[in-house]
Amino acid sequence: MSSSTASPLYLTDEDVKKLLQWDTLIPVIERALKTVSQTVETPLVVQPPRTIMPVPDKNGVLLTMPGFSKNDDALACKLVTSFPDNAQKGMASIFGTVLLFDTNTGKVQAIMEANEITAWRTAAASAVATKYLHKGSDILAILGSGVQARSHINALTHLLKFKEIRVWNHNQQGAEKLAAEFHELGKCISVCYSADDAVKNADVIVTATYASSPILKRKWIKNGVHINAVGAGINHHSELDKELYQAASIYTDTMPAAQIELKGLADIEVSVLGEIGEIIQGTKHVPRENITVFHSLGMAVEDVVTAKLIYEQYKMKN
Ligand SMILES: NC(=O)C1=CN([C@@H]2O[C@H](COP(=O)(O)OP(=O)(O)OC[C@H]3O[C@@H](n4cnc5c(N)ncnc54)[C@H](O)[C@@H]3O)[C@@H](O)[C@H]2O)C=CC1
Ligand SMILES: O=C(O)C1=NCCCC1
Repeated sequence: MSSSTASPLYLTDEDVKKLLQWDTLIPVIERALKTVSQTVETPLVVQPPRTIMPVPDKNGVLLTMPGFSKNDDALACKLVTSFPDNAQKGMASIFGTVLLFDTNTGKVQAIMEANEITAWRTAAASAVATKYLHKGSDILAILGSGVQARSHINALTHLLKFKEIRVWNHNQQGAEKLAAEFHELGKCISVCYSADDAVKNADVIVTATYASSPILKRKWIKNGVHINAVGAGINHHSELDKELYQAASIYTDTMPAAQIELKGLADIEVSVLGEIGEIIQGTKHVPRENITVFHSLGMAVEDVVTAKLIYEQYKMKN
């Protein structure tokens, strides 16, 4: 069959999982984060603001995330839904699909389930931010026990050798289940019965929940801690308290999106200082004693470069 009539490749989450590895993904995500922040005449990354469409009466949203990366010669679009009430049905809350296009013809090359892609690329971005912003690596605290909590433990422990890993979840069973899962893999994770206990003296904290009011407070944490704030409850800034926001140096993945999705921070007189790509480039620096927050919103280009990597890996192996 000629390539103009060939059907697109279809990869399930299981297929995707077999093709992803932290060693290859993290550098690809690091380059994407850095490139987003480069100011050059011809943009190396194109990613218009994503649409976030609330689904009437359903407590769910549908996001459309198109993007292009020149360095990777990759064009893709992710469609992703977030339905937090799925937890009550025993289902995942995020479902995504990525379409990867041929950059010369616009033809769809591959359709990929994107639940694993979303889990891995988000955690890889936090791992990169942590690499640049963490000061210690004795204690990792995870707030939340869902898909992102799991992938963040995997990515962060791939990067750093923590002495202690703690998990807290608003529903204790979730935390116990996650800890048991890692226990089976030979990784020791302690379950904490309060968020306060989980984050005491922690060096790196991840918040990955649907909390609509703060689950992490300034008064519980030490100076110099690095936080990856991943969750999007009622908005993207509902997990941390006002005092923490006001004390921290906050960086995000992409400023144009932050101006929209984090605009509520202006109400508490908090500004996002810049993009993690600027820290990677070395054009911005943070004093060591500062509390740092990587405010992860999630960017199309992360999906684009991950899908391209998966496609290349698939072609190499088949
Ligand atoms: N920044 C990014 O790029 C991405 C962010 N997300 C966000 O990360 C968060 C976690 O996503 P997943 O792990 O895929 O979801 P999940 O459904 O697998 O896990 C959600 C977690 O939040 C907890 N939770 C639910 N309601 C809560 C509440 N009211 N208070 C405190 N905890 C609550 C659940 O018990 C569970 O531990 C979500 O807010 C999601 O929108 C997801 C994907 C990408
Ligand atoms: O970037 C993503 O993908 C998502 N971000 C916010 C929540 C839904 C998925």
